[in-house]
Amino acid sequence: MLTLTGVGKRYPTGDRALTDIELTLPKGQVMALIGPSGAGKSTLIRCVNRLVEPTQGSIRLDGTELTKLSGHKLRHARRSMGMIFQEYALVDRLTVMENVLSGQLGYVGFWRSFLRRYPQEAVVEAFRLLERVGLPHAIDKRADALSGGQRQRVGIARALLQSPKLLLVDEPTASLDPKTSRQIMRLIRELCAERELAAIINIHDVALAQQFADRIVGLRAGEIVFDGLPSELTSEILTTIYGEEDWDTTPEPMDDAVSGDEATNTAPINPPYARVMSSIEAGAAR
Ligand SMILES: Nc1ncnc2c1ncn2[C@@H]1O[C@H](COP(=O)(O)OP(=O)(O)OP(=O)(O)O)[C@@H](O)[C@H]1O
Repeated sequence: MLTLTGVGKRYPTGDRALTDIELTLPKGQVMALIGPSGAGKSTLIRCVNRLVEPTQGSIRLDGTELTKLSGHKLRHARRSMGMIFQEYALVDRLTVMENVLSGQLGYVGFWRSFLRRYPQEAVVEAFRLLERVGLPHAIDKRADALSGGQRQRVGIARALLQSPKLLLVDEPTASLDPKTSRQIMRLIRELCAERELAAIINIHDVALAQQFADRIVGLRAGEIVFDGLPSELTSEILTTIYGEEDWDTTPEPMDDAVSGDEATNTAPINPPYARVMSSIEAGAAR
């Protein structure tokens, strides 16, 4: 469905962000893209929808070479790629429904969307999507009256309104608490299964990636250093991706740790590496 061949990106500053990326993503597959800061995850996602211009290689979506498109054809191709952002990218002063309908911007003309005259079928579909993402009672609320998790649900509904073939998801849970993060990842996964949508999810939380993705790709310094199943992600592979670290260690309580309620409040919560390893050991439970 999506095929990247020899994709490279060098920014005008001289920074080489991607080198010789080879990837094929079949219909319906949820792929998590992990790697340290600066590894090139956002650049890769943005090369696919051409928010960033790749400097080398080919990107084909259902047979269409995306790197060669411009103008109307590029806008048309972008409709088949829904984007979900870390900071939701909603318009605060607009309602939930209006934000979702803005997913139609690539379809309806500028004046029609400016005057907010959306086709009836788009409104009906937006209702249906808001119901599906769990927000049927919030359609008239302003976006700035929503919690982070609710805002992300609106972002997901907006991306789906354009009936994409592919979801490009950039750090969808970065600002969310652990439970809401799981709910959002589960929702994305379910929607991909229901609609046979492929997804590339750029995510820092390895445990979440492991639990909710079909496949994990690890980037390091712009190169793919791991491409496999969540269950294949061992501590050696984590070291290859992120560098040396004792992935099995759970931090000891500090020497001056206090007891009782105070201790509950100050003890380290869910050390990330321990969580990664415990979820690896537990298998990819969904
Ligand atoms: N607009 C830009 N101009 C110049 N260099 C850039 C630009 N955007 C990113 N880079 C560089 O490209 C490399 C990859 O950056 P990118 O943001 O894609 O990494 P990332 O893996 O998404 O990082 P993070 O997890 O911190 O978001 C880095 O070296 C970064 O400094």
